[in-house]
Amino acid sequence: MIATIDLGGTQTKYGLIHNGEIVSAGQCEAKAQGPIHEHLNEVKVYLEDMCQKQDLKLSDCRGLGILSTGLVNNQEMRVLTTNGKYDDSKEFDFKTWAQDELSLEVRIENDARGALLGEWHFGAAYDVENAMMITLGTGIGTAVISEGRLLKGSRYSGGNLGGHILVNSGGRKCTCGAVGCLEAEASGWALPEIVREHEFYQKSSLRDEVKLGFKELFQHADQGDACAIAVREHCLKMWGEALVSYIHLFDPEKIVIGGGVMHSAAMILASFDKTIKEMEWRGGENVKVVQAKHTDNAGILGAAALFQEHKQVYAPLFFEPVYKSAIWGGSLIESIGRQVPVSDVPTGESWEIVDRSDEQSCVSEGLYKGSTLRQLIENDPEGIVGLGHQKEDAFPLLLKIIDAEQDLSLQVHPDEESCKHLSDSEPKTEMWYVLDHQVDAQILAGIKDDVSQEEFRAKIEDPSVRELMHSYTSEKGSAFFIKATTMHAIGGGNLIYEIQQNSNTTYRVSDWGRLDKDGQSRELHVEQAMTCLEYKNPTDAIVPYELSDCSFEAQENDDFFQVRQLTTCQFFQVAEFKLKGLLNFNTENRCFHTLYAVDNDLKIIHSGCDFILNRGQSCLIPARAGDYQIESRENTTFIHSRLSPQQVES
Ligand SMILES: O=P(O)(O)OC[C@H]1O[C@@H](O)[C@@H](O)[C@@H](O)[C@@H]1O
Repeated sequence: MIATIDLGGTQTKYGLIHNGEIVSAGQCEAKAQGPIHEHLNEVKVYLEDMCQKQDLKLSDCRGLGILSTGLVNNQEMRVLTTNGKYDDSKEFDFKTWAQDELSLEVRIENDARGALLGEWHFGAAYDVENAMMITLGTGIGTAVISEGRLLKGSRYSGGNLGGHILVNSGGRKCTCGAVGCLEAEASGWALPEIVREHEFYQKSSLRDEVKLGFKELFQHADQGDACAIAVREHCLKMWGEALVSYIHLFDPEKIVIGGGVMHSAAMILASFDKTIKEMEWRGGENVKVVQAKHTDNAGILGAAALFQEHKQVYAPLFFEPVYKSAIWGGSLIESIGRQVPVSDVPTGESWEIVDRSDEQSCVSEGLYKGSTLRQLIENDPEGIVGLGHQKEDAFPLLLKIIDAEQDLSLQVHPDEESCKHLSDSEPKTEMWYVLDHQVDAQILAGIKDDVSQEEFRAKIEDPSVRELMHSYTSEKGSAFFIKATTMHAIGGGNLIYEIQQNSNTTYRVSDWGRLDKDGQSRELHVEQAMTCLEYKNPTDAIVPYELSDCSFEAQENDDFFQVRQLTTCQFFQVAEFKLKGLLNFNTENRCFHTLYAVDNDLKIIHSGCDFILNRGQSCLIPARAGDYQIESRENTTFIHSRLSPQQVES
């Protein structure tokens, strides 16, 4: 839990933030003309009350994040300029105060930077590394994140003084001493004077307003008042032109606009878009101007983010599928909305999550777009994979969709023990979940009990060898656990989700006499297969699962969920969930989770942000994601996998 205070010109906001979520928030009058310590002591009491309601002491918090107006030295935790607000705060020692009065570590930053951090970690700028924030309010605050870092500059003013760029030479006098600054031309404090000095003011309906803010200005302009329309146009022009300069200076991907004026967001954003298209050097190509997500609370969220060393990096990860051709492949996968590459040999597999030396999943969206899973793991092995994971070790699972139009080979995979006797082999226990199938599609798994080793070997080259195998008719949602060393084949007409150890070792004993388009047969590996084959694998090496294994829990209204544990082997735990409503999950910072949405889209909520997992899509929840929720309006089935507890502990 982190306590936060966002000191404003008129209102101070404060709150308790946990994992990017607001646990409690409040606000009080800022009293910015008075001494800073009196105000902080007052807010301290409110925070203590808040903590008490959470059964906490304020000193139990991880720290206190403070945002202040003016420039801030965030190394020494000092306010450098005040501009008429809490004038004594330049001399105030925030660090000692927080230590003595609250027994807390304090971190302090400028308020616009704080708001940008809030939007970057948890809001509208979440998905970019080059972002700018502009708060259009009483004053105009700006802040910049460039290549993933807050721009600070040599005197802590980098990117912070965008309210004081010159937009109108010979224009109005600013509080900073210059003339024609953006703040002097189009800010809340300057507005009353601008309006009153306007040539149409005497006939304006704005004369009836006691308070003259942007809200009133926009309202009167909407009602057709000529003075309000003219001043609004002036402000939009000044802001828009300033944006063009910011884009030229900082080259952001996203500009987030916050502040009171965003009550009229649609028309403001449209106007900015137009100005940027007209005036920016490259016509605003790839620059998005968006409204702040946390209109009221970006500051307290950002103040908490001062305690995060990195941007919230543990959001769900979505990857580009890696498609693999296979002689037995088909087009069933198109039924789940996939467009597979066109080639001579059909697509047989989509590798959904893979970290192998010859194949990598690549992040498809968000902050890490374009990074490979390997790069993410090398940067942060425990954060992505889980406790004890070493950066040189591969991601332990490989997740695939298998699109079998024809039968796959009859085959076996080695276990750890047999790998010791085989060169270049990796152990592979796997499990399958049937997503879809054609009529009478079959799964062959395990050699029948009364078949002798000799009999099996003698028939290997004959397609009738299938009669020596246990066979199961596929059903949607049926699942098969295939322990390494078990003879098996996926029959034609199956679309399967596969969770397996990260391995690519398959020993084929028969490919059913099949030839490719050049008349070639695929390589068989009978000797290796015989080295690892377990003739009499017990049936729990296969296990088709029954729906009766479900646990069921009704929730409020007609929400419900149902969970079916599909596999709990030493390598992975896989469960099928059926959900309507909201369900909480937690990685406990120990081990990643993976998700696959079977029949509908799902919403994943993490750190105050929403992510959509489309039907037929997989994602990886990093180990350090902590709490997350899955929400579904329709009754939706999804597959949830993780490592087994033994594997995390070992
Ligand atoms: O050797 P083929 O027939 O291409 O089958 C190979 C495939 O077998 C399946 O049972 C799974 O183990 C897949 O992960 C594997 O890629």
